[in-house]
Amino acid sequence: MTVPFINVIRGQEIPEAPLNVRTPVVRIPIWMAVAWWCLRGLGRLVRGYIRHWWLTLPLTGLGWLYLEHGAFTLATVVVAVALVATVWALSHRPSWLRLGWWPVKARIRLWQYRRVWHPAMATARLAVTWDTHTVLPILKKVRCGAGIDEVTVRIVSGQTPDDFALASERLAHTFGVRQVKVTPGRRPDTITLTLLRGDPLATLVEPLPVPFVPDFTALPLGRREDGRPLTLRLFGTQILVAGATDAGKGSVIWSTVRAVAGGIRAGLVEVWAFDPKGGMELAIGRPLFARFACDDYTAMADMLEEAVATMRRRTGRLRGLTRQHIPTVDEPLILIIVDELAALTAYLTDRQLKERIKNALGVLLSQGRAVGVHVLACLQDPRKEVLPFRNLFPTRIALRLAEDKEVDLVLNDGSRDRGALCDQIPKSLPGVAYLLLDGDPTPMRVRFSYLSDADIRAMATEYGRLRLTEGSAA
Ligand SMILES: Nc1ncnc2c1ncn2[C@@H]1O[C@H](COP(=O)(O)OP(=O)(O)OP(=O)(O)O)[C@@H](O)[C@H]1O
Repeated sequence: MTVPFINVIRGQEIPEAPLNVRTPVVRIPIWMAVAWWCLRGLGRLVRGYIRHWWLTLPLTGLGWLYLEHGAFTLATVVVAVALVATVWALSHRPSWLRLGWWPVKARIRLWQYRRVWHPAMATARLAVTWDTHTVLPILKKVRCGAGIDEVTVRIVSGQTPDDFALASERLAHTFGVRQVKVTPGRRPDTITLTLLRGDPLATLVEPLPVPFVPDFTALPLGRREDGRPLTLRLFGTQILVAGATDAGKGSVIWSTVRAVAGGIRAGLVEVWAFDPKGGMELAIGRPLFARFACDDYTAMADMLEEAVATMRRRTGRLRGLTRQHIPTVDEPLILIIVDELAALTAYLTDRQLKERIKNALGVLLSQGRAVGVHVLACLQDPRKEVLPFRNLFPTRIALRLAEDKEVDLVLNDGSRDRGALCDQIPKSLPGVAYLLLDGDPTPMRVRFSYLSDADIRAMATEYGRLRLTEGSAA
């Protein structure tokens, strides 16, 4: 049923303007209106001048130079500044970027984002309408880095960082960037939008410098997608690496060995290497390893049980004294590297041997990290039946995977929805992976540094405790 807007009585004429509203008119002289417009315009100019001081002050300086000293002096100063900037950029690029170029770029970007901020927030449905008001999140600050912009935003009351995370794809398209990541800001009412423009992971990551004494809370392993160095904490953790064939599991192993190589030479670190695929991956770095097994599964079970015995001795000694073992030459950190975990826990046909290995691994993974016995295990097939130990690995790294379902099996449940697209990593980017850093639920895309066979040989010669004599370890 339709209800008439007003009660219409047949035959009655409705006046065209039933309510006659008239705005009161106040007459002011024209000079007063012109003065008001001028004052307002001047106020805006001053505000703009102060707000964009980074542009207006240099322009004022240049203008003053031109007026006081003429065009020649102005050109000389401009050329001199350009020359100094070029020399600085060429001689020390990092400081030039940090102190010179990125702050200038951040100013320009802040201005660019401000221009489109209102429509961007409205179309991404991040503008909050309450009563008759519409309130926008406030764009506070922009910081630029290599291929990224970090935008600090004050959110509106009632909004959460998750509201922005849900709109991140819309924001990426709106701002014309590859991806937008959302993290909580320093204050509870702010968030940081990281806008990823280029891809710093598209190029190979060269081997990183070897720390003289490794910092086991931040081992340098590669590069993050925000252009920062990728560092990983080894203390207090066990590491699982999953990746399809040729995904680059080797680069995770060798980056880690390189990061602790200084400790190997000093005797603070012992690497025990297990290469069940016949030594194809790890044998090349043999002098770096205190223990090495590649064919003999009985020897592998013995080695793991020996690690358990060492672990138990340390636990007995350290109980009540400390909660974290500090590596020394007498009691080094033991890093057990397994190139293919499934070969030990799933594919092995000798059931008795398999049980021994599984039991020893279970004990090491659950109790070893506090007493300096750590495991870095690689896996090709992350299906559940192959991976009974997943939850014993606090740090999990997912390289390229064959199927989308495998992502949540390796990382936490829901990781793929939060952006860990491991199944979409192209084959042309080996060594690219996703991992969860420092308890942040948003997966970080990273690339591990790549060591060629020559790099590994050189590292083994320089840092290995076993010296190579005519090709074999002595
Ligand atoms: N971080 C990296 N950067 C660039 N190239 C890499 C990187 N890691 C590996 N590669 C290239 O990819 C190839 C395969 O790498 P790798 O052998 O480490 O893979 P994998 O996952 O161990 O494979 P598999 O499961 O067969 O042992 C290497 O030959 C190397 O050329």
